[in-house]
Amino acid sequence: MQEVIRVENLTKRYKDVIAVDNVNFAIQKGHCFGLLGPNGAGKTTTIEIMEGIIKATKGQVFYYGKPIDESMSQQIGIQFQHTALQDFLTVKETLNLFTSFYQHTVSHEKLIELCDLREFLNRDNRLLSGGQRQRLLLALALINDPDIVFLDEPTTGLDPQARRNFWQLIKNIKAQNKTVVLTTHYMDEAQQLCDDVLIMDHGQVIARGTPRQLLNQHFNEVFIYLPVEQVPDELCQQSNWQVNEQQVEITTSDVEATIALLLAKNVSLSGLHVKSPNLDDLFLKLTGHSLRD
Ligand SMILES: Nc1ncnc2c1ncn2[C@@H]1O[C@H](COP(=O)(O)OP(=O)(O)OP(=O)(O)O)[C@@H](O)[C@H]1O
Repeated sequence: MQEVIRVENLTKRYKDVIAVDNVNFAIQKGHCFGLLGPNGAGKTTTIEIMEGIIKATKGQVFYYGKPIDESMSQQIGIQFQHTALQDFLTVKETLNLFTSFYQHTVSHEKLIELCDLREFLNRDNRLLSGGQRQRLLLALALINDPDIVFLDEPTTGLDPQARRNFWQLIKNIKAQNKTVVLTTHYMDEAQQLCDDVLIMDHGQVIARGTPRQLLNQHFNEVFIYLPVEQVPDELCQQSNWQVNEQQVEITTSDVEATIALLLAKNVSLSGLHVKSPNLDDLFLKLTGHSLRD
């Protein structure tokens, strides 16, 4: 597998804040690479250094083995924030405008198809819904046919249906053998899309691997949930039983033994459900606080 990007000893310091603290990783061609972490973890700073937008205090980024330089801007795709969209221009006119910025571009027809823009091509940018705007911004990031696309929190603020639609677009882009670098604080998004993830907190890498590897490495338990009113207090005293709002959460590596205990104590199993740990649970385990704190 070919390495597209290598980040070595990356550090970014702002006066009294170390936004990125000696971070190292590599990204393989065709992968969706997820930079995950809570607000202020250092994701945007890392991605902006990789895009060549800001300079590192220390360390280097290599693109196909060479240190990044200005020529890279013609070869990569960056999904900008919606403030990059000009008022009073239609979607079609916006595509024309951005096409003029690059030497090599893909056909609009292909972009319209890939990003599903046809139904609002003649609409003013100001009238687009959140999901439509993100689709247009994605098309603009692909206009120069980049082989690596950077998406910084692309689905923040979208409703669940628009998020899912956007995920499908990212899968379509990956199917074209493009590499996607994605920052997100939605762990379900990372689990759906990413081949490889790097979890950051306070500027440092706290975990790195495929979502499956990370979960296998850190958990051999599942969670069992039961409505709290069904469970006698004496059972809730055990260390791996926790009362959260209306539910009792039992962390166990032996589902059968736990169910047998519940049945032996005549606890009703109605409403019981079992959940495997996800990346949110991993983050909580690694840092002691949840992602949305
Ligand atoms: N220009 C700047 N000047 C000073 N401090 C900054 C600057 N940019 C970022 N920081 C600080 O660096 C740290 C990392 O910020 P960064 O935006 O990279 O985090 P993030 O993980 O992308 O967070 P979010 O999800 O909120 O965008 C934060 O403490 C932030 O306040």
